[in-house]
Amino acid sequence: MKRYNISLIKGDGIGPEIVDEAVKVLDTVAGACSFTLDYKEYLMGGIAIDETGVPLPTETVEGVLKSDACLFGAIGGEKWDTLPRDLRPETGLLKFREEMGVYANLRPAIVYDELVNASTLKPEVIEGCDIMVVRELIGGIYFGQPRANDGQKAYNTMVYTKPEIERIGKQAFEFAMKRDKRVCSVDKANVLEVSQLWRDTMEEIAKDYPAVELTHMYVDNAAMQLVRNPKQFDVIVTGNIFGDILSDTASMVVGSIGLLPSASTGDKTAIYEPIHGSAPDIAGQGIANPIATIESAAMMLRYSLGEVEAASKIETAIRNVLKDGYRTKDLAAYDAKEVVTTAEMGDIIANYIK
Ligand SMILES: NC(=O)C1=CN([C@@H]2O[C@H](COP(=O)(O)OP(=O)(O)OC[C@H]3O[C@@H](n4cnc5c(N)ncnc54)[C@H](O)[C@@H]3O)[C@@H](O)[C@H]2O)C=CC1
Ligand SMILES: CC(C)CC(=O)C(=O)O
Ligand SMILES: [Mg+2]
Repeated sequence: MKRYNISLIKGDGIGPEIVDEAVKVLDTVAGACSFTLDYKEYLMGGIAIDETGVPLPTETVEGVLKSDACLFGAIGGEKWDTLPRDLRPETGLLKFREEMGVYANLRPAIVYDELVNASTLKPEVIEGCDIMVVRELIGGIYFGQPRANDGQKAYNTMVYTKPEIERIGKQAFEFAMKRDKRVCSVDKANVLEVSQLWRDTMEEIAKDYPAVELTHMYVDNAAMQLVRNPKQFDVIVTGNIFGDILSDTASMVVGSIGLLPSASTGDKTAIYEPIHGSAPDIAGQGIANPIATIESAAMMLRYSLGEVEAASKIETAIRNVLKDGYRTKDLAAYDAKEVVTTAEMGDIIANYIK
C-alpha cells in the first residue's frame, strides 16, 4: 500500500478547526482508495511564538522539506499584532513561503452550480464561472528591500526581476493551454515601472504560446471587472499583492471566502492552504467553513501525490453535500436545508465519500 508523509501546520484562530476536518476527509478517502497518509504536525505563526519564541521554527522548515506535501491552515491574530515585525506570525509565513520557494500560488475560483444563488452577484453573471488566479508568491512588495518604518516615514519596495516574471508567466500560460487558452495579466503599468517590465515580459512569453490569447488589465479595472463580469476571465496572472487582493475579491463571486482553496508550488515541497486567514472573529465557535481547506487537500492529492481518483472523490462529495443543502453559517442564507457546524460539515463530506 502506498504511504505518503504529510506535514500539517494548523496555525492560529480557525486553523486547527479547519485542518482537523480536512484530515478527517483525507483519512476517509485514503481508506476508500487504499493508500495511507502519515501526518506530522509543525508549529508556525502565533502558536509557534507562544511555544518557541519565534514564528517559524527551524524544525518546521526542515520537517516540511522532508514531507511529500504540506497542508496549512492559517496564522495570525490580534494577540501578536503589536510584536516587532520580525517576530510577527505573518513574517513567519512569508519566510516559510520564501524558504520553500513556492513562487506560484494557484487560486481557483469556481462557482458551484449548487451555490449559484450564494453570490451577491446575479446567477446569470456567475453561472459556470471558472477562474484560475496565478499569483506570484515570493516576490513583489511583500518582500522587496529596502523597507522600513521609523515612526515618521515608512516605505516598502516593489521589485520584480525578469526571471521572476518569466517563471510565473510560463506557469500561467501552461495552465491556459489546459483550459480556455486565455491569459489576462493584471498590473499597474500606467504608473509603476515594475508593472511595465511585467507587461513586456508577459508579451515575450506569449510568443511561445501562439494558441493563447494574452490581454492586459490595470488592477483597479480588474477588481471592478471581477464583480461586473467575472466570466470574461480564464487565467489571471499577477503579482503578489494584486493577486492577494483579487483572489479575496473573487471569493465573493463564488459565495464565501470559506470556499476557496489554493496550492503554493515551486521546486520543493508544495503547500496547500485555503486563501483566507485565521478568522479570529469566528474562531472557537465551530462555524468556520472547512470546505476551502478540504478542497486544498484535494488539490494536494491531485498535484503532489498523484491520487487523482481520491481528489475527484472529495470534489464530488463536496458538490453533493452542497446540492443536498448542507451549509455552514457563512452560506446559511443560500438554499440551506440544514445549517451545520465545522465538524459536522467534515463528517458529512467524509460520509458522502464512504
Ligand atoms: N494565509 C494566512 O495564514 C493568512 C493569515 N491572515 C491573518 O489572519 C488574521 C485575520 O485576517 P482577516 O483580514 O480578518 O482575514 P480572514 O480571511 O481571516 O477573515 C476575513 C473574514 O472572512 C471570514 N472568514 C474567513 N475564513 C472563513 C471561513 N473558513 N469560514 C467562514 N468565514 C470565514 C472571517 O470570519 C472574516 O469575517 C490576521 O492576523 C491576518 O494577518 C490573513 C490572510 C491569510
Ligand atoms: C497574511 C499574508 C502574509 C498573506 C495573505 O493574505 C495571503 O496569502 O492570502
Ligand atoms: Mg490574503
